[in-house]
Amino acid sequence: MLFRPAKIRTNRFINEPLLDYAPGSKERKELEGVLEKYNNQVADIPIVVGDKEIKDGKELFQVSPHDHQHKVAKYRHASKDIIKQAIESNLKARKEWERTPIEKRADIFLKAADLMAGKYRADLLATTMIGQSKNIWQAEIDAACELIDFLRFNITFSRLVTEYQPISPDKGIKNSSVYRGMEGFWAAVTPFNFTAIGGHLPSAPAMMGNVALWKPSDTAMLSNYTVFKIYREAGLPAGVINFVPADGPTFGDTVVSSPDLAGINFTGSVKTFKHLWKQVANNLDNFRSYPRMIGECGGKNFHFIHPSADVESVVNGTIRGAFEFNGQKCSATSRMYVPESLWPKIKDGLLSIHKEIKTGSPLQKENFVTAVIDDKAFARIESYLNHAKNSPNTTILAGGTCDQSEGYFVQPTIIQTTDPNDKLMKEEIFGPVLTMYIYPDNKCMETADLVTKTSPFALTGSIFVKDQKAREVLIDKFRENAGNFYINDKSTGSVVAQQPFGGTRMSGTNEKAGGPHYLLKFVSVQAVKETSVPLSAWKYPSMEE
Ligand SMILES: NC(=O)c1ccc[n+]([C@@H]2O[C@H](COP(=O)([O-])OP(=O)(O)OC[C@H]3O[C@@H](n4cnc5c(N)ncnc54)[C@H](O)[C@@H]3O)[C@@H](O)[C@H]2O)c1
Ligand SMILES: N[C@@H](CCC=O)C(=O)O
Repeated sequence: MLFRPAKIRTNRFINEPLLDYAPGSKERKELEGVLEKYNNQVADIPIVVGDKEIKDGKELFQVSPHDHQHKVAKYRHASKDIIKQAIESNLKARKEWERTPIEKRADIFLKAADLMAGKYRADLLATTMIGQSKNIWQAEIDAACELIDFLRFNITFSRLVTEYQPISPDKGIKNSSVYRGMEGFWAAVTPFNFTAIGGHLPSAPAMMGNVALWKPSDTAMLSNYTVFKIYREAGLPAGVINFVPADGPTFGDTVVSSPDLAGINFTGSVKTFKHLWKQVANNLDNFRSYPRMIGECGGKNFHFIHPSADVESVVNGTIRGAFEFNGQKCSATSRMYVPESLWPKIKDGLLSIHKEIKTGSPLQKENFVTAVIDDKAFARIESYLNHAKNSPNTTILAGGTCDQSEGYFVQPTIIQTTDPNDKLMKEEIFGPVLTMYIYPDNKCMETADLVTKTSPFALTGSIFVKDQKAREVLIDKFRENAGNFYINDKSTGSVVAQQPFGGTRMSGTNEKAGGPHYLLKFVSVQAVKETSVPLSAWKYPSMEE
């Protein structure tokens, strides 16, 4: 039979509940034991091609961002030759995997999700805490709950996107759609900041019958390898996903020179995505099919405060939005527009919470802000702090210092600018730096217009407003400025299946990860028409005597 509808129940899942990790709780004790294990070892991470574990090449190290003398993991970069072997291995695995019924593929990822929710939850948290410097709560949201949700809800979504069958109004003709994986292989290029995104980018195409090369980020190696091993333990056949740590440009150059590239599933910076897209465009004549490009990139996310806003929501939402995970979220709040009338109260609120925020190791429960990912991120953020210190238009209201003697620590920083077009209001900083512009209340709508034109991004944005008429006007004004738009809530914290995620303009191709439409990108539909009555005439009725 050409088409057999998938027998997957929809709506059977709920979002994975967060555990509390209260001191003395069962999960806290287990996590502490696992943290100790990883703190006392340097994991040795291989390149995995099919069933082969490869440890060739120069040894490189992932370090703890909050303690950069602490080596967390040893790994090597795959050479061009090994990347080519990985592509061959993908292509060898493809035929059988693509023809495996979708329920069977789904069962493997469901098992992986269950292993993540139970047996390996503490491992996922510990490797994300030590390797990427997330505190317990942030690691629980990312490495456990979000990844588990991606895997489980993609099962539901795979059913939704493959259930349409065409109509067959003519007797003797059966029309059907066959939902195929794509020819060739996908390259999944993943960022450091979410373990969940690392695990999602290769698994989503695989769920839909594709094969993928997973190039993890050097600074998320340990957590990402932990995820990969869980996929294999759950029954993912060798070669369906190959784990290929590599130098970015070497990886990019090698995959785009293969005629079998089916697509690139990328999350990371605009610069890298544009580079990859240009490389694909330059190689168009060499590909068997047109590679599909998915890019989820950066943002310059705003909080726009209307004079009718609830000040407490603004203050709490902004602290969370700007400083959770040190502003290293694509959705982090990094520019804010406040009316003069509310500024004294909002300023007091922000500055008094700022005094309470502690910065330090993610392993100590009191620390809300931890270390930024590496020396390059530290230098980039420091250069923005220096700009704020030296510019006549800006005043640092809180924070503004940084120190990399032990770990890459940047104090959460609040800046006020009198120039709404200052680079602090335009460029992605990807650190704990929030800049605000105070506007006269009678220039509210003009200021909103300015927000829409200030930056090339359109990822997330929030309005805080109680006045209903103003609410409608602002919703309309910001229609094109945020792929994820919030009303009276912070600009971060999207949840799988609740707020499918992605931005437009330079923020990305907006495929909406965590929603059903995302999976369509990995499907190549074959339309089949089968006729069961003999074809008895060639003339049109109009030609008959
Ligand atoms: N929109 C979203 O959903 C989303 C989510 C998370 C992060 N981000 C964005 O990601 C960025 C931070 O992540 P990052 O610092 O890891 O980004 P990055 O662009 O530096 O790296 C992303 C990945 O690309 C690889 N890479 C670098 N050069 C390459 C090349 N020439 N060819 C192939 N691969 C190459 C890196 O090794 C890494 O694995 C921020 O801009 C952030 O906003 C976006
Ligand atoms: N899902 C995340 C964004 C991921 C980007 O880094 C959020 O909405 O906070």
